[in-house]
Amino acid sequence: MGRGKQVMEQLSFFAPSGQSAGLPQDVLEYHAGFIDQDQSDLLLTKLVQNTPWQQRLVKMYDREVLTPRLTAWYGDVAGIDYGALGKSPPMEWTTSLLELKRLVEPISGITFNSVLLNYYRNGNDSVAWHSDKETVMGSHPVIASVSFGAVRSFDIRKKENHREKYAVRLEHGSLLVMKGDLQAKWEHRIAKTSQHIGPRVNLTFRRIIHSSV
Ligand SMILES: O=C(O)CCC(=O)C(=O)O
Ligand SMILES: [Fe+2]
Repeated sequence: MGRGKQVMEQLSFFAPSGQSAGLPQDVLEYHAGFIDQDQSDLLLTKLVQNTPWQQRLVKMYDREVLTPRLTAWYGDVAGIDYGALGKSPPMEWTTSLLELKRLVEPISGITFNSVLLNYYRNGNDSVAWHSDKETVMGSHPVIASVSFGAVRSFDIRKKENHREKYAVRLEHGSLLVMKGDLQAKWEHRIAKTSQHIGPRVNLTFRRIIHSSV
């Protein structure tokens, strides 16, 4: 085993290739090759270059730290009181993002009103264990996650038993639908990796629930 591989296995407890056996189908649906290779290559380049990426500050206990990745947020601007949700309004949909939204909606079974973009510049960028906010999306949201670029491991673990864990390798052009109990009962993350990998862009389409404004 090469040294790089050994280090990698210390960072992520899953094998670097292949999906975990017995992945819980009631909370995750994986579709490889959802967007074809040429289109995926094009979208990766376009999204990296044309998105006004930001590195946000988040509160960690009593400190403020920069997120270890870049983000951008797009969505419906009319009809949602973002102030009441404690958020600033998203950017207006672009043509490419609306096209992707139209593709993922039928397979997800719902209409989305926003998308969060994450840009992982290299293996050192990551997102820590979390589940996505229940308050603004309901406790059992459906989230459609499209990935372009470097393959990263999407790890999940049960909140009540961290030893119950699985991983999905999110490939270029893939779609992962998160549903059911995933946000209520599980946490997920993208771990850092010491492998020399290129950039990855991930888009999570969401439906923000809002009371009438
Ligand atoms: O990059 C990913 O695949 C996951 C991103 C994520 O969990 C999030 O934005 O909430
Ligand atoms: Fe998430």
